[in-house]
Amino acid sequence: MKFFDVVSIEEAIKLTKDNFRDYRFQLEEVHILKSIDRVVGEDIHSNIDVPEFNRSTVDGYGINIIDSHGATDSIPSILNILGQVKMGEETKYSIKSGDTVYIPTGGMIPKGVDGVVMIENTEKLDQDSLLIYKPISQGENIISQGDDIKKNSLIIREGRKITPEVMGVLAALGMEKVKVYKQPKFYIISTGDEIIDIDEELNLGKVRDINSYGLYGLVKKIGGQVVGKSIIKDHYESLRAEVDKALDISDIVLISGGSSVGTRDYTYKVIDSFNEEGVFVHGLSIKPGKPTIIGKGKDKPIFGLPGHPVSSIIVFKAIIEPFINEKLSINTIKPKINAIIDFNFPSSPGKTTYQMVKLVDKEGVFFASPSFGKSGMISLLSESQGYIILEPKEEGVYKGEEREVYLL
Ligand SMILES: Nc1nc2c(c(=O)[nH]1)N[C@H]1C(S)=C(S)[C@@H](COP(=O)(O)OP(=O)(O)OC[C@H]3O[C@@H](n4cnc5c(N)ncnc54)[C@H](O)[C@@H]3O)O[C@H]1N2
Ligand code: MOO
Repeated sequence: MKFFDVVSIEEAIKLTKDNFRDYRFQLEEVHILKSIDRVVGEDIHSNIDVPEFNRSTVDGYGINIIDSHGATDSIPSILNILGQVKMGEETKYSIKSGDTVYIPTGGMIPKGVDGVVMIENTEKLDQDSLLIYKPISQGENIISQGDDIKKNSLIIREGRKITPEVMGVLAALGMEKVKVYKQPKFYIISTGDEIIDIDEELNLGKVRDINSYGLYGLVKKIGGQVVGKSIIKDHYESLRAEVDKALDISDIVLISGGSSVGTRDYTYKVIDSFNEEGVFVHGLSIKPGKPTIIGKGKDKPIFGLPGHPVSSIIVFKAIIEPFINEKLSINTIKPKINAIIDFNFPSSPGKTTYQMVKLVDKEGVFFASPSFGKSGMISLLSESQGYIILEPKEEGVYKGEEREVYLL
């Protein structure tokens, strides 16, 4: 066993990808009303045109547009009213030059109509005659068949998260159910003799379990589910038995704490006891988060995250989230903004540094100042709005520089 044979984030992501090349999440069908935030599991093509027929976008009169040319308030065009289009019914009208038909908003465009004059630009002279006061152009106030969605077009790609807007598209296509990826099942284990749960008495020396709650939130946020959560003492057999059980009922096991090289740090040994592959990463060149372990047990990923709360959350974002995104074909754009740095601060050369920042909006320009604190302090994250990623070759950030800030 090698201690902290550190690799870069990119290498760790690649090694994880390579070790889980054949690892797949299954698909399931869900009703579209239950699909919000789920991830589409296969490309969706439209089997219809939307709209399926040419429709008016206003309440008005369908005309042959040439009949409106030259029409003004003082010299209106006069047209012969044939009747009106009924909503929800196919129209049988067919007009020729000199004719018009009343069409309500959304009504079907009759044959011969190539524009719709808004009702406010017309006046009925009598039951059968209409005055038009304004010229219109070709296709004005008409949405044509397939303008919204074309039949056979690729309308939603695999990996798209279902938003309310996507739900609307699915409804437009008449899809009651949609194939989505099954939610990745996580099991979260916090380790440490000192760790107690939120409902336990906080005697001196004990530490409340922060990590499994922070990680729980992150799992939910990326679309996963937590199938188990526990606190295990620094005891090899107990931790191994818990990981063994966790691997049977989940897709991914997260262990926080015990990932360093102390005498009571059993995470490495436990992960390495599964499968032939065992541990394939021990140590990341990232700050915070160096003592990270990645391994394989029963063909499933096991991530040993550092015990310090900020480190466990940062490593989740840096390694686990991209792994899930890749497996579910999710192509997300990380929410980020540009901000002016208003304070000089150093990085840790040779490591990718995640620097937490506080943001201030000064008349539409964002300014970022570093949040200082240790990775054991959860408030370092909760009081920051984002973070800057400094590359290993950088020495720091200078006041006045413009940087991308990833939002928390
Ligand atoms: N000799 C070395 N020692 C350490 C190194 C190193 O490179 N060489 N790295 C340090 C770094 S960086 C970190 S981060 C920690 C990570 O160590 P572990 O993963 O073994 O974590 P623990 O020792 O179990 O805990 C560290 C710290 O965090 C608290 N903790 C743990 N779990 C939780 C939890 N679920 N909720 C809240 N707080 C938790 C724990 O009580 C400790 O205070 O190693 C350094 N050491
Ligand atoms: O992962 Mo550690 O938090 O760099 O202190």
